[in-house]
Amino acid sequence: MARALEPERRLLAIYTGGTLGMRSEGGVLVPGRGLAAVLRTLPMFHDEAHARTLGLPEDTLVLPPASPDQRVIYTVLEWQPLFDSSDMTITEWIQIAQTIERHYGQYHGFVVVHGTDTMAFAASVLSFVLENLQKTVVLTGAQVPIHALWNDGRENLLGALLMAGQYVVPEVCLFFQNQLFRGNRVTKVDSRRFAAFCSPNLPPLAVVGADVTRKRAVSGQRAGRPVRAPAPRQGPPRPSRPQVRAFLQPPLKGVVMETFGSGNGPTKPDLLRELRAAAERGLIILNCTHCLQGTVTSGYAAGMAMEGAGVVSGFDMTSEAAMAKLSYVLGQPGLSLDSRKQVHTPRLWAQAPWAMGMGTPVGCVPGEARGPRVPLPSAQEADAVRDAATPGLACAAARAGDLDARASPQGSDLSQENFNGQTALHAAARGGHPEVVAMLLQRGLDVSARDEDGLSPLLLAVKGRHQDVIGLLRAAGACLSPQELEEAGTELCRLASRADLEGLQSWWRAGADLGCPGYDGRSALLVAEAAGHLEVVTFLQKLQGADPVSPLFPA
Ligand SMILES: NC(=O)C[C@H](N)C(=O)O
Repeated sequence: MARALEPERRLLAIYTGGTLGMRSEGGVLVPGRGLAAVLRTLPMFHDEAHARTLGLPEDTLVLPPASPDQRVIYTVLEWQPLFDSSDMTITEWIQIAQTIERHYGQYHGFVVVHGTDTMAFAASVLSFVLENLQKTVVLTGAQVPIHALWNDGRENLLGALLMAGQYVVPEVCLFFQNQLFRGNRVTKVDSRRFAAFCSPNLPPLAVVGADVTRKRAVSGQRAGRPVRAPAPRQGPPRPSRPQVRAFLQPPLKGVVMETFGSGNGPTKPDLLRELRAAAERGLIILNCTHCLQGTVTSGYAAGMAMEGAGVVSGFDMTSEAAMAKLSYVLGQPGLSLDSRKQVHTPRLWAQAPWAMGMGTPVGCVPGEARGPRVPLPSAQEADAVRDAATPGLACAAARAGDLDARASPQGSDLSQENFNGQTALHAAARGGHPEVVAMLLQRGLDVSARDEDGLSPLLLAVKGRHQDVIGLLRAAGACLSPQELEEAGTELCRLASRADLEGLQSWWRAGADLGCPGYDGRSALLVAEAAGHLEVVTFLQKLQGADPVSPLFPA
């Protein structure tokens, strides 16, 4: 891995989709167009004055100088259509390779913006099909869209551009959370945390801190030959509709399906039709993430498609536990199909602690009408199971608004954290359930607790625009941190430019200073005036004179 010496380095950034550029539509994330236009507005990604002196075209941006003697200029090539990567197959990955082959002579290096769900597959495929590669190819993406206030997209993309721009690493790499990995050694291990990737059997090639620490020498392939991206000899490896249909036939009664990231899968209508038909026939299909950590959620359109096809969420169960639980449930005589499906949902956690996998007695044969009798756990075992399962389940129930004082007796410790460091209060705040939030505050849960990503219940309520919850948390003493207050300016400006009154009111109610400037020094009021949003100007002026603690302020 050597330092690149050219004073001007040209990169091609191929934007294929993924969370980095996604936007929320109807409450779920879908790929968003216009990445170059977004980057153009962020000074860390574009030096407008220098671009003007160079006369760069619309799709080409230039980074501010990272070192006095070198500039990185990059052209954004946006795919049509853009993908949630759980919908990508080897066909699309070969197309990326062919794009690199086509433009190989014009650029010093390549950055591929890709969804994280299948990025490890993409990086592996590219590393094998791109023969004679002598230039740097870096894949990157994000767990949270670049448009969000608190996101990993900006850091990951900037890091990938700097890696490909400043270094010659003649292989396919993946850059995530300040680490440059060899592409065919990584796997996605977490569906939520920013540190989503791990390279279990090979240390990173480089680690970025104040300095770039190069950990490994990279030899590259044989020089002197033109790069090649051969066309695939075989079709996509995804199962075809007849294969899926044949697999889902009786006597099969239950299936544990491992999906990508937070429970996402391909949205091909014919595949979803087969899943729905099987679910309607009575087959229980349980959705578990293939990641080591994280849960199945309905945050993405690709995940909602699974849910719509009748696939039951396995939430945070391991595939092993899901297998065992499914076997156990299918072996119980006299349970209706609905009850069998329901024991997989967090709602029944208080009544049926055995139902959540951990400690589940196994020994039943899937599909048996009458399974062997299994001894029920002793009171001590049941307590141990309940204690182990409580944090995850309480969070799931609180998020769904299903946690009430009756279902969570005084003995159960609701302040325990789940795998991500969140308490039930985080979950209820995120889900926007004031009655659950009030109950948890009464039970003494810490209003200022931060999860592993540094998020507080208040910030989650602000993101979800849950005005009542924000009011309750503020009344209980919750505050935005000094850093959140400082960074709120940029978010307020973004909301003002979109005339998003609800979003502005959420930040104001949480204690943000509406006059706080954004990254370019302008306040939300100036942005609203410049955009001609008169209703926003009036709204902001009205808010500035009002008391955020008053619950009566009209929306
Ligand atoms: N974080 C992400 O990018 C996940 C998204 N579902 C994707 O892979 O496209």
